[in-house]
Amino acid sequence: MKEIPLISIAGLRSDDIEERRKTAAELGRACREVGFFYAVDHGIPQSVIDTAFAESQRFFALPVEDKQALSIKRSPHNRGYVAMADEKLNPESGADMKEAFNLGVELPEDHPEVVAGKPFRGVNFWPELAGWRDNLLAYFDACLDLGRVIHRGFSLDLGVSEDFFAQHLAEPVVTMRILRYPASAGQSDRKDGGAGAHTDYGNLTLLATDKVAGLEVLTRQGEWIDAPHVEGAFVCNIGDCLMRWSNDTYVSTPHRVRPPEQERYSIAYFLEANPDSVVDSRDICPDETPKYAPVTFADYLKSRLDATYEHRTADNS
Ligand SMILES: O=C(O)CCC(=O)C(=O)O
Ligand SMILES: [Fe+2]
Repeated sequence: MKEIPLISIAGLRSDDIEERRKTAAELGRACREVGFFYAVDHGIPQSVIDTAFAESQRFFALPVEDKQALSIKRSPHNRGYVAMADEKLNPESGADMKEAFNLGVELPEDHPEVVAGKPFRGVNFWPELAGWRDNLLAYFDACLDLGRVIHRGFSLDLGVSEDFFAQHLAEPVVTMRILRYPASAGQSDRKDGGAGAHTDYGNLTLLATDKVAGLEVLTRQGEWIDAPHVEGAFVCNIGDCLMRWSNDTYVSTPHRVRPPEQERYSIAYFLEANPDSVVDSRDICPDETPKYAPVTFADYLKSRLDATYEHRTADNS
């Protein structure tokens, strides 16, 4: 398989187990052979997606001081605004020419886990834009449902009980990022100038793109190919956590974003796992020698984020 396959997700919502198995097998093949697939017939109304993009534009158009007031540097929980060039998805490469805003699961300030300072259980930061929070949360919730459905497909394909991941996604860590890449107008020749080549950290990424090209995916044959915008589809890929959990049955795939010709917006939804879930490949592949030590999801994610952001380890004041 050299291209990114298009998979109709509707089969996973069918009452007919054979339909679900058929779709699961398509997903499994994509996750083994490419690590990426386009999800169509996903059930999320286009209006919810369009509204999220419109709200994203509204946010990034704010004065930089307003965005910096919500800086991720003020959040121990990976929420808030990441300014232009403040992130290196590939630490060996230069800074990413993009800005981002991260949201997680919405919890009240007095939630016991927030009060206790549990990792990744913080509050979200919200800009003062009327309607913004509700519109973003509508998109967030729709993606959570879709991500859980796709995990049922992974379970069927991997030969564990169909609800294996349900327990691990009951109170998951989620990172949803709205992203903006400025137009490069041919000024940068770095092929990974928008986002350095990387694999994603979690289980599953659902990416919505606008029509501007930029995303590239490294095939197993070592060739960078375009992952163009497909109308009505999410670009999906599996992350390193699912690779580890499945003892490398599924393989995460490097990807990067080249500096776009025109300003480009995308929304990445990283569905991860409950912070306390133990990622242990023996639960999925009991007959194989584990390639990785079991780890809680929170410890695993912390180690990955510390390597990405200087502010997390340099000075926590
Ligand atoms: O914006 C994109 O197209 C991809 C972003 C991405 O790969 C990421 O944020 O992990
Ligand atoms: Fe990514």
